[in-house]
Amino acid sequence: MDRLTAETKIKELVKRIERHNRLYYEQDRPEISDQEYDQLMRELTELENQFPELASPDSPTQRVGGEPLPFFEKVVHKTPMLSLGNAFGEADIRDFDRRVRQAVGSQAVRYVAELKIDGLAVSLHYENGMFVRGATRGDGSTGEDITQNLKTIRSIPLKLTKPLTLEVRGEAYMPKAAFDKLNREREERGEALFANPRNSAAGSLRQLDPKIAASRQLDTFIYGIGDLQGETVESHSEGLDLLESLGFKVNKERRVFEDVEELLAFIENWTEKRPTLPYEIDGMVIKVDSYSQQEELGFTAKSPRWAVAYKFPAEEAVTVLEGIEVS
Ligand SMILES: NC(=O)c1c(N)nc(OC2CCCC2)nc1O[C@@H]1CCC[C@@H]1O
Repeated sequence: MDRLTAETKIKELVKRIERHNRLYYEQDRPEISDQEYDQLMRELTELENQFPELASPDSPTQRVGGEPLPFFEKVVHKTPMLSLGNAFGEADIRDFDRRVRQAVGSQAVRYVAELKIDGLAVSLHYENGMFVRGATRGDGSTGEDITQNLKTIRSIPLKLTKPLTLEVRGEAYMPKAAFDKLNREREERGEALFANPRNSAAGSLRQLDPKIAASRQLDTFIYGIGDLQGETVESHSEGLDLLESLGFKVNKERRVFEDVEELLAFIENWTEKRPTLPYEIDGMVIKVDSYSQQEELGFTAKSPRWAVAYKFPAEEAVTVLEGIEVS
């Protein structure tokens, strides 16, 4: 086959495969069988192997994972990935609110409240809109390069809607249904079970063989900007809207509050509704919305003074001894 024909065939295959991906992953209504889909992917892979210069970095074949790595390279984050101070109850939230208002004086304060996703923190680096590198949080300054594994997560865009250079942070997680399915399969194979979705997401992403991550139905929620070139945003909520418009998956349950009473009611509401979510959360993250106020507030040694993690009370630990429930 000549190059020109191959180029046309590759473009046509990519369009067909991306359409079937949307039908399968976003609308849950596939039109072709897995075998037919695999055949399309085999054809595209063969053409890309024959004409490597025609294989684009955001090709659907990037999602299946290549050869296992001997080890993970280290990555120094452009800006440190911070941890969060904790709040364990209403009084702690009111203290946080008081400290913020003291620091910013008479200015109005807006908070963004987000679900605190219980997964593995990751940093994603894009150059001119293309996904080039992804890493674990590590110690906050240096993480491990797990780009090959992150490319297999379909909610991570390989190409943004705009050719921006930026670094974003988010949580990679395993949905509860995927976790239950994985443990059922491991039990049938007599393998050790994962303790919780967080451990299974972390375990999956720290495999040297990307085909393992590709098989684990991982997902992401992006929650912050580490570095942004070529665009300016004035607040965290505006930043999240920009991230969503660029193609990232941003959690929809975020809300902006000006009144701490309404914020507390929102936290109370999610404390109760938590079991209804299809993914695990271990609390809420409350952030001052205005970037200029974040700057005024600054950081302690390891976490921002403009954000706090509200931790849900530990769920009732119930042990069942021979069928008698004791808690
Ligand atoms: N797990 C989360 O859902 C989450 C979130 N929604 N938002 C942030 O904001 C960062 C940026 C400012 C300091 C922490 N961090 C989150 O998780 C982090 C990862 C590492 C420590 C926290 O758990």
